[in-house]
Amino acid sequence: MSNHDLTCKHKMARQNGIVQPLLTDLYQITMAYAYWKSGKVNDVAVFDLFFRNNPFQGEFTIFAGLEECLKFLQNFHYSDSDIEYLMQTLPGNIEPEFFAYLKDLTCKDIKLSAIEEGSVVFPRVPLLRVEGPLIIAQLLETTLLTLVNFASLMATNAARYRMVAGKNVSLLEFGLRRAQGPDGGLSASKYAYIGGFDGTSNVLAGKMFNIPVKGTHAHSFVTSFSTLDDIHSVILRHAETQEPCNLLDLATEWRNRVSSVIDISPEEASDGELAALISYAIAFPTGFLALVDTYDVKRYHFQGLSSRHRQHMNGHSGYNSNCGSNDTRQLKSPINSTYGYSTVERTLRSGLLNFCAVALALNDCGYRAVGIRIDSGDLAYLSVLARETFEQIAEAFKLPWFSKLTIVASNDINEDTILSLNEQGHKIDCFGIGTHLVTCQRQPALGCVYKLVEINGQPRIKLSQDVGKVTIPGHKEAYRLFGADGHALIDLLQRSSEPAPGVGQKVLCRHPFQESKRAYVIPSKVEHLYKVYWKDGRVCIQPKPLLEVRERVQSSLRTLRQDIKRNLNPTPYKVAVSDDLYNFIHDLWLQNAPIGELS
Ligand SMILES: Nc1ncnc2c1ncn2[C@@H]1O[C@H](COP(=O)(O)OP(=O)(O)OP(=O)(O)O)[C@@H](O)[C@H]1O
Ligand SMILES: O=P(O)(O)OC[C@H]1O[C@H](OP(=O)(O)OP(=O)(O)O)[C@H](O)[C@@H]1O
Ligand SMILES: O=C(O)c1cccnc1
Ligand SMILES: [Mg+2]
Repeated sequence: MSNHDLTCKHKMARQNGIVQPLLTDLYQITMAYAYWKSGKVNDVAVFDLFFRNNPFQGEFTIFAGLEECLKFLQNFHYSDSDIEYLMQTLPGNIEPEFFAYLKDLTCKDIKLSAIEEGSVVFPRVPLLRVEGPLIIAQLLETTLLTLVNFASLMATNAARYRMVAGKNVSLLEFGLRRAQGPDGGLSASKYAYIGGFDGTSNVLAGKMFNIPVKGTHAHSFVTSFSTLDDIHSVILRHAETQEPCNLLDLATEWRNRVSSVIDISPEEASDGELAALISYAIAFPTGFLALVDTYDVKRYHFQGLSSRHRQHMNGHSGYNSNCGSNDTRQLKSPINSTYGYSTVERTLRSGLLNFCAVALALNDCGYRAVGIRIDSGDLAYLSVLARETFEQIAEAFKLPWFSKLTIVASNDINEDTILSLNEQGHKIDCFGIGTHLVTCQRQPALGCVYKLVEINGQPRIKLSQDVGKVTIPGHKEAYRLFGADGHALIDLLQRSSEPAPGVGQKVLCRHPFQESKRAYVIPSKVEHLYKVYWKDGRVCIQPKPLLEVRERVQSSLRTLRQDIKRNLNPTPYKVAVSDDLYNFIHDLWLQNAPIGELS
């Protein structure tokens, strides 16, 4: 095998085993038989795959899933057991020759044109154009839709999180446990990465798609330790000298020293937590990132105070209130109730005290700790508190790097939470995001459809009471026209027989259904959106590695004006048809709409 083959093989790496021809709706196969019975074996069709509305109340979508579509076409083949199953399942009158026909089917006569994966795309502009034998193109419908719909929705969701988080914050996908089953979880990890996440906690996704795998540890790890006696071994060898260091002794000594700096007594900090953090640090001296919010009021000192804790939080830190946690006056003098510090703060201070003690002990052994994760409470306020603590220690012990320790935040985070945290001011370096991201809780489906637009050279239009659902007929091309400032201005659909629009040439762009909406555009750049990815039974353009698709998402988003991308009331991007296509649609529409009779 040549190097080239090896590279291609690598790029078209494994596909989830459940993606196969029977991963479809029954009606595709029953239609295939009815087409076959009615002599349509040699009919040639064109289908468009497109969506009608952008998700998440936004005005853009990211196209993803193309690589998986290509793998599907490449592997399309009914196995013996598939045929056997269909013989048992379909009605008994199906002619055996149909099964023989199915058995030999491949996608060698299919041509697939597509927009580049990772591009920003818009309603009505087909993402895929599938041409070839009607029966085969029909059999591909459901699987192509399931491969594109969730992929594009997820990539869009992730890209939106990246936009609100900004480029200087890390984003980790933590969603597998909350995802829509194993396949939903796996796809979510892949497309969250494409959309701009930096890594995933999903190990299989890491292995299959070469995505960086990252993570911290869970509360169970901390709660599995009760006392200092639970530490199995206290010895860590110094990173350089290899001298044995007693991490427990060092951490205990540091805990006393740190406690005077951050004004919390070692007695208030949990020994079980210290034991857990020491044990974790010994296991991962170069990757010590610790969860610091385990011993909360409910499990530790102050049984039953959680509603009060919430009141304290609301009172001084700002979620559910307008009082942002960047109000340093309040941060420096936290609530002084009968209990002293607010309970959440006390929680964090126990964890922080223990974390700092272990981090400083590690430093004595030649290692630098990585940071902390906060998974409850007011994330803005607590991150500021943690950063202040790190800065105090950095100064007290002359360790400047300590002020730069990483602060990871998790706990039911969504786009709005990040926007709100930004407004309040926070010191979070990394968000770990699960549920809202991977389930696309804000909008769980994109609604891509697959419509027949031409059969044997004849255009097809599907009419609907709802104008927005009328399909744009015929074999078409799509162009993106750029304005003088370099931004994308409009997407233009034309009949394939028309000449492509030219740079510097005036083009009439029309709304597909509203006659009065039209504009002239003189593009400074024209991008033909379709390339042929599959033809003659082979992949014509190798899909790019995930990292490049991920970069493509960002570069494609940069071509959009800011007002189209903004979160609140974004401006719609325009999608138009040429004058020729406009007339073609409307002539066909009239031909297909019978004239009624009034009586
Ligand atoms: N500063 C903040 N601004 C806006 N939202 C926040 C802020 N801090 C945290 N949140 C969000 O508020 C919600 C708090 O969740 P919840 O009410 O379950 O609190 P919790 O701290 O997890 O409590 P518990 O530990 O009792 O489960 C989460 O969705 C979290 O992302
Ligand atoms: O909140 P999400 O956005 O869905 O992110 C994933 C959540 O999964 C973990 O919680 P879980 O309670 O399952 O385990 P833990 O003990 O590690 O917190 C993690 O701590 C996050 O809170
Ligand atoms: O590594 C983590 O911190 C993690 C992983 C999955 C879910 N929640 C957290
Ligand atoms: Mg959690």
